[in-house]
Amino acid sequence: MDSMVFTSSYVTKSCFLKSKAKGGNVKFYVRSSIASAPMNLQFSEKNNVQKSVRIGVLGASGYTGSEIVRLLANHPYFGIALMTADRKAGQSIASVFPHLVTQNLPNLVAVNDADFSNVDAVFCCLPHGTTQDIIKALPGSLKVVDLSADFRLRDIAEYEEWYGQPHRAPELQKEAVYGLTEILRQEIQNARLVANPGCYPTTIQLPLVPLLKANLIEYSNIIIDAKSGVSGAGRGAKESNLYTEVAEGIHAYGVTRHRHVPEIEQGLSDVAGSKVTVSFTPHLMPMSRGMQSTIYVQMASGVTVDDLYEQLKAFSENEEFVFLLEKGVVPHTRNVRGSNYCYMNVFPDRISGRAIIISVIDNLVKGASGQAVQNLNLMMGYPENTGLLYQPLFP
Ligand SMILES: NC(=O)C1=CN([C@@H]2O[C@H](COP(=O)(O)OP(=O)(O)OC[C@H]3O[C@@H](n4cnc5c(N)ncnc54)[C@H](OP(=O)(O)O)[C@@H]3O)[C@@H](O)[C@H]2O)C=CC1
Ligand SMILES: CC(=O)N[C@@H](CCC(=O)OP(=O)(O)O)C(=O)O
Repeated sequence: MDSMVFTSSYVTKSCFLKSKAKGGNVKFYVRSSIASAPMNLQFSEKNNVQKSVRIGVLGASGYTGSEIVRLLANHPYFGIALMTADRKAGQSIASVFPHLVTQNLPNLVAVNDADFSNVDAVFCCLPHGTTQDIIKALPGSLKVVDLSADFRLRDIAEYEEWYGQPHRAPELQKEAVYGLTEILRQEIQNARLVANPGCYPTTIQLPLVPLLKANLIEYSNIIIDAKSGVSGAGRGAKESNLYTEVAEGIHAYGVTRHRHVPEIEQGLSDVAGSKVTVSFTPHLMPMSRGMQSTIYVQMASGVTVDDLYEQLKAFSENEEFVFLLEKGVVPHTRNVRGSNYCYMNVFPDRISGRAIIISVIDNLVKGASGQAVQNLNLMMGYPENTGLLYQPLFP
């Protein structure tokens, strides 16, 4: 096979563990078609970087789009060839986001004026609803990671009920693969269209799926108290996101009717083998980034908190981006800020038979753009951690 060997900089947590288990060295290979893709797409005069996969970022003037741009600055293969905006079309990205001035990037264009002939893959960072029509009109040869909720729910009627609008691309929905990387890795590798998960569903499914799979917790008694930074609501101006509405206080929203409920229940039901119904209440916190889910579960008969801990340990040891903290250590959102990591832990509840799980991510990275890059890495045949080994920013 015409292949490429990745050297020590890619040998990190999971491959180190796998290598140790096998007692051997680790080599990663990429598909020859990718290794020989056209070069010279994003070219920086300052650091002389040339990249081989041509990326379009649709919605680059928003929070998740600009986060993709930030992350790709250190990606060795994904170079940005196209960036779109709506109100900000025609502007330079550095005028919209001065923190991105360091990169040599094309100007923002309207989607309708975009030329996709020089693009291999797109990240679609657009509002729900808008996305369906735009993805439908893209050339079928493009790989797509969609960060919106438009293709996450398999049941179209459920989408229409929770999102309050007709689905205009049900045929594409059938093709879409749900992009919770750690759980659906094989399917994602072979996908053309990936529906990146919502941020709350990511924090919730990462600990619960391995526990439900192992029948360690009851599927009928799950209570989730979740908290998000304000960037989760996007950059668009809304009265409810004004400083005066979010500073110096917290509040719940979407009580009993948040649109992530069906997404969470779909993922958990798939592994539980029965219809899971959850109590889920999100809260808005006076912080820009970060997300925490505190999850109360009933353990199966005879199961202890140590059993849950061991199961999560086994799961996380094989995962690059999931860490179970030492027993008793409480995960904080500020521990994962700016990184693609999910940190979690499990604690005994004072009520016998119950346990409390705490899971944290950066909503813009593992909850959105980082997970999207992780998925496209797999779809393009690269190691899943490529360009994503940013360490958390603390304090
Ligand atoms: N923020 C988060 O933490 C997460 C968000 N998501 C999802 O990702 C998607 C993007 O979110 P986010 O980046 O926060 O949103 P923003 O509101 O910050 O950005 C939206 C982007 O879409 C563009 N846009 C808006 N309307 C249109 C339109 N009609 N046609 C073409 N482009 C349009 C905007 O352009 P302009 O600014 O120029 O008008 C902007 O670039 C959403 O579906 C969101 O739900 C998913 C996970 C987490
Ligand atoms: C704070 C805030 O408003 N958060 C958003 C969730 C953002 C997210 O991850 O989800 P989507 O991709 O489904 O938009 C909300 O509650 O709707």
